[in-house]
Amino acid sequence: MTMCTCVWFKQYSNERNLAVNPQGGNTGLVGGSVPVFDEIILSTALMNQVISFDSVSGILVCQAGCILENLNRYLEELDFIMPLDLGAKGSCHIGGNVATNAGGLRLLRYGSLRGTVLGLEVVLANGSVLNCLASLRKDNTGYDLKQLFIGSEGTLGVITAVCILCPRKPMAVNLAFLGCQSFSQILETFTTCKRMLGEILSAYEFMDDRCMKLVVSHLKLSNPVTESPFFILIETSGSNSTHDQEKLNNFLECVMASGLVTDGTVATDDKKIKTLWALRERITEALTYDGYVFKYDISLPVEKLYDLVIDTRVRLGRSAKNVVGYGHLGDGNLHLNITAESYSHSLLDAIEPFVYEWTAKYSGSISAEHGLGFKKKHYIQYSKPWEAVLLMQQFKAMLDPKGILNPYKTLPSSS
Ligand SMILES: O=C(O)CC[C@@H](O)C(=O)O
Ligand SMILES: [Zn+2]
Repeated sequence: MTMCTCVWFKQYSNERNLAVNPQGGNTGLVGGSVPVFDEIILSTALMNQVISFDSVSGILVCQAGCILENLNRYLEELDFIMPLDLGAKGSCHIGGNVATNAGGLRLLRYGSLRGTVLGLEVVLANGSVLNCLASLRKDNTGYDLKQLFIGSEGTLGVITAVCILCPRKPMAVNLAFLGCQSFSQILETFTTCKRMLGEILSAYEFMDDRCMKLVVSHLKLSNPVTESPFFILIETSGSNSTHDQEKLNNFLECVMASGLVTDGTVATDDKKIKTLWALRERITEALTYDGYVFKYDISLPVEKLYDLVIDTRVRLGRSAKNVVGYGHLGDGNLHLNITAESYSHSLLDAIEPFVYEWTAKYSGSISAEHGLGFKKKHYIQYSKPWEAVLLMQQFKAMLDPKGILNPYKTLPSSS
C-alpha cells in the first residue's frame, strides 16, 4: 500500500499537479480531513495491518489505517494497551491520530504522541518514501524528522506507517465520578489527588452541569451522583487492586471530609467503568443533538480554564442556547462549546475573535489537541509569533513546493 501511495504521487499527483487530501477515519473537528475544492481523497482505510509487535519492549509497528480501538483490542490480548484513547476510537485511524497529534484521555498518564511515537514512514509530495520507522527508544542521530510530520495534519507528507511505544495493560483500573461545588474546589481536589494518588493517577477530567444536562436529556444517560455545578472523573491505573483501592479510598475520605467534593461514586468493574466514562466521552455527541455547535479547544493556565466559559456566557447572554465547558483538566485543556438553534453569523462575530483574544491574553493555545485544519488556520497568530509561522511556511514550501498536500489547511497562505 505504501508503494501504491508513492507511485500515485510520482505518476499522478506530483506530475499532474493533483492535490491530495489524506483521510483516515474522518473524525477530526477542524475540517483537516475533508477536501475543500477539487482535492482527491487519499484514504488510509486499506492500510490496516499490524506489521510487528515486540512484547518485551512494547513497541508496535503498524500501518496508518489501523483503527485505534482495533489496535487496543489486539494489544489487550497481549496484555498491553495503546498509549492514547479518545471518544472517536471506534473509527479514527492511528495515522490520523499521529498526523493531528491527538491528545485524548490518557495523555495525563502516558504523555503526548510526540513522546510515544518512535518512528514514522511517510510518503513525501515527490513520491519518495521517507523511512524513519526505527523501533528504538533512543536515537540521537541528527534532527528528529518525524516530529515535523506529527501534528502537521498531512500538509508535509502522508503518514503510511507508525512505530509506537505501548504501555502494559494496567492490572487494576478504578474510577471515581464526583460532584463538586466550585471550579476552585476542582483545582484543589486535583492537587490533593496528585499528592495522594501519585503514580496511579491516569485521568483527571471535568465537566460542568450543563454538559451533564445535555448527556442526560439527549442521550438518556443517567447522572450517578446528586446535581452539582461541576463533575470530576478520576481514573487510576495500577498494578495492585488492593493497594490502588486503598489509596483511592483514602483520597476520597480526605476530599469528602474537607468538603472539596460533595458526592461521588466509585467503579471497579468494567461495565460500571464504561458507563461512567460514557458521561464524559459522549458530551461531543450530545452537543450535536443540541443544535449548531461552535467548538473551541483551548489550552490555558489551569486556574484560568473556567473563567473563559463564564466570560463567554456573560458576553453571549441569551443569543446562545448553551455555553458549556469540559475537558482534560489534568492537561490544562478546555473544550468550550457553544450551541445555538442554527448557525448565525452575528453569533460567530460575538464569539470570534473574542475567544482567541482572551486565550492569547493568558498566553494560551487556540488549539490544544484538535489541530488547525481548515477552520482555525487563520487564527494561528494568536498562539504563534509571525517568525514561527513564516518558518512553518518555509518548511511547507520546501517539502511540498507545488502545494499538493492537503492544501488550504493548517497554515495561512504565504502570499
Ligand atoms: O467536541 C469537543 O469539543 C471535544 C472532543 C474531544 O477532544 C473530547 O475530549 O471529548
Ligand atoms: Zn479532548
